[in-house]
Amino acid sequence: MTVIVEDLSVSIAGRRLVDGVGLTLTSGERTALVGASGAGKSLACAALAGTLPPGATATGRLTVRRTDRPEPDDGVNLLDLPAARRPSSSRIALVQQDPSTSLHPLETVGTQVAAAARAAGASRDGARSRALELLERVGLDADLAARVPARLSGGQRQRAAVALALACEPVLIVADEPTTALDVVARAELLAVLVEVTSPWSDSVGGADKGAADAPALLLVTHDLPAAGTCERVVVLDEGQVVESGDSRSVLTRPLHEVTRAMCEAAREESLAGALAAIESRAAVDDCALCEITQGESGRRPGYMPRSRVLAAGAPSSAQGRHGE
Ligand SMILES: Nc1ncnc2c1ncn2[C@@H]1O[C@H](COP(=O)(O)OP(=O)(O)OP(=O)(O)O)[C@@H](O)[C@H]1O
Repeated sequence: MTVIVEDLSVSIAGRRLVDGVGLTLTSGERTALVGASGAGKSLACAALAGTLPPGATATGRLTVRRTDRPEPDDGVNLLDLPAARRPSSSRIALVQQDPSTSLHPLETVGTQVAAAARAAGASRDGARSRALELLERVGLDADLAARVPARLSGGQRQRAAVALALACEPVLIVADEPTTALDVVARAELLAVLVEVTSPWSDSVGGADKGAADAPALLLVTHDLPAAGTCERVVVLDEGQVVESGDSRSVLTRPLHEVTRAMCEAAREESLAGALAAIESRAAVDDCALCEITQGESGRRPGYMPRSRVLAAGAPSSAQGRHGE
């Protein structure tokens, strides 16, 4: 299953803010969309998810192609349809920076995920067990499923938003800066969850009868280059246009375009500044665990590894603790 974006442009008030973007997003593969602030990443995401603001118009083509089990709606240009009118076989789920945009504040997350599973076709009982299965999959047990979002930590809320996205059985998850508001450990946990649920060896993302090929594709929008490194591919956007793309290892280690080079340089400087700050404050810190996102060797599952007693930029100090504790 492949989601194909061709010549995507978004204009507002006569200004072309996304300009001729092309992407090929394949089931079970992850693509990072990076670029400076204002490059057009969020507008591109909103166009893909069918949630553009009033006054914005999108042109180009957004289609789903399945070679194994074609659906009657394959080939329909989804850009012409807002999210609510898109065919159920071609849903694109959006996970945003602020999970409160997708989670209802007064309902338990279990109820909300079950409602999404029900809307995707599950029976009442099936939806309830599907919700628990999905929430467990993102690391939230039955006790947490019975809580309203305000009684979860930021990282747990964001993982609930991922479970909600999965419940609608999407072909593509678009995650727009999902880790920005999280501490370093919650960020690592969320990235590991996103990697797991979009890996081709994921079991039954779309239900017990579906196979590995049905893992959704992931488009991860991020400023965070280590997070981009959890994806197989990186696409760099500048002033609405794709200026560089390729496998993440080569784009991030041998950037060609000046924008990519500047981002890589800034990330290096950030790490250095963080490391220097860490050295200065080390005396005040007795213990701190940091998780490092790792990309698996070919054929191996990517994930995150705990690196105990390491302090780096943004790592929580023992005095602060981490979110949810
Ligand atoms: N509703 C809107 N009305 C007018 N202009 C908009 C609107 N939304 C975004 N823009 C403009 O479109 C351009 C791209 O915005 P967008 O939010 O897509 O950037 P971005 O790459 O996601 O930035 P950031 O990383 O800061 O979120 C910016 O110049 C922004 O000011």
